Amino acid sequence: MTTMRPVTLCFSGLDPSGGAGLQADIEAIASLGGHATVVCTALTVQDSQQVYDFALVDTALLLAQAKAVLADFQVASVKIGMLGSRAVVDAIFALLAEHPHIPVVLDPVLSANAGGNLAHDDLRDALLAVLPQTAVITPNSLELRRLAACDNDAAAIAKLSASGAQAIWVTGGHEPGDQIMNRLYVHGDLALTTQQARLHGEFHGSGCTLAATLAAAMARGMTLTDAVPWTERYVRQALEHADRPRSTGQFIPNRLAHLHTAAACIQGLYAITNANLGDTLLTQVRQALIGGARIVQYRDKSNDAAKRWREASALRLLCSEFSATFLINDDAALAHAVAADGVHLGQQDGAVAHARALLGRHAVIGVTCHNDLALARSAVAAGANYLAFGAMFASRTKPHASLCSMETLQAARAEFSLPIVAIGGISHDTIAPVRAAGANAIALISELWRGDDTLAHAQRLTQEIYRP
Ligand SMILES: Cc1ncc(COP(=O)(O)OP(=O)(O)O)c(N)n1
Ligand SMILES: Cc1ncsc1CCOP(=O)(O)O
Ligand SMILES: [Mg+2]
Repeated sequence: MTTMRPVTLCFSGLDPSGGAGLQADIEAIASLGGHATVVCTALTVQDSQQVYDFALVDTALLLAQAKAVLADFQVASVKIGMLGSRAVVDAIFALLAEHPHIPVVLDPVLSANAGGNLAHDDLRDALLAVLPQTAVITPNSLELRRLAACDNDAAAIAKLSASGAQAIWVTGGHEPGDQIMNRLYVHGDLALTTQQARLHGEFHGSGCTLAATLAAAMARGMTLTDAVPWTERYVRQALEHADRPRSTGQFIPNRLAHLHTAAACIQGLYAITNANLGDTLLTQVRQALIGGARIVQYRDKSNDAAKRWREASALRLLCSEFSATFLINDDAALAHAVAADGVHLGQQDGAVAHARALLGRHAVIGVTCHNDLALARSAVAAGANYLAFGAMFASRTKPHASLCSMETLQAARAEFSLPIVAIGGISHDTIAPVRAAGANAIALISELWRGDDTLAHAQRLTQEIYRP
């Protein structure tokens, strides 16, 4: 029996900027739980601004690559991006004709978004000839009209459908207006229309990301009408988190952004700093991170604003080094000032809405719910990203904290889909019951920092948290 993830075979060019092409395919497919096998069709010279040049890979060589993969893997879908010339199209589609059961997603790459040609003149006709072998093509509206050599969309859809295209998903990002309309046509008929607000900016590799994601969906056996909204949600998130290397030029999609949502990142060992760490704060937190901590909360009750800013800024950088989530206790303004990932708010620490307005919609906001499901309901309604319950046991750090029962934790698990953090008096030996009651993350202070070897201790605690 094979345990292989769903495999997609990608034919795309290599983009050294990492925004488009093979890198887009690999990041999208892998981060969605698939496996990308990749055949490089061209080496391109481009950056986030434009395409300067390209050289096609020898056709015999790329065919040999594709044959090797097809012979060794159970390829469940094919994604085709930049092909560049008729010779490459003919060779690849002759090979794919030997595998007619594999659905092919064709992104008809003719030129780059930012300008710059990515194909020889003979490509358009060659693509028209292979449309019957595709399951779906994903042109943007400009590519649609160019591919069909028509100046209106309806005529273009009719022409490509008559040429054998079974499904055409036309994206509308190049059309004017605040709203972007995407349309799926099946056998020439409109099957689905979606609409979304336009994001500011130009994106490098959005079309590649979309086609690769659709291919990943098809590799899982999704129908087109299920796969299209699934793909749109993923691409939207990648574009919302896109960044760019300079103030002009295109944004590079962040195709791993969905792995860093609150739901995904609030799990495992949650380290909360202790003022007693003094000058060892950074070295100890580094050790906790190497030992497996995935979340760090800066908790400092002093009024020394300069020290708080200095320490929080240094911790911000340290957590980025480990891709760990960095939160500030109590103080949304400090979280904003040091660009923390979010804030933890107690019942006396200000409203979630206020923190959200300051920190933005991607910030992680956690709320203390003590032993009270009603507080948790209010936190959910206010837009919190995780719920913290405790103290689970008598706490050395906060001896007067009221206790939370295991029953409350279990009831919270049953009622809420948000991640749950357990805190208060938890030790190595009580991690298991707290996890079993439903906590996603275990927040520790005294237990984490008590020894003289934080790294080894954090490793033991992490192991216990993930023990099956
Ligand atoms: C993860 C986590 N859970 C609960 C708390 C407690 O917050 P709060 O009730 O505001 O108490 P202080 O920590 O501010 O004393 C927390 N900090 N982190
Ligand atoms: C901040 C807080 N809130 C409830 S208990 C607690 C302290 C947790 O620290 P420790 O892990 O040392 O009990
Ligand atoms: Mg607080």
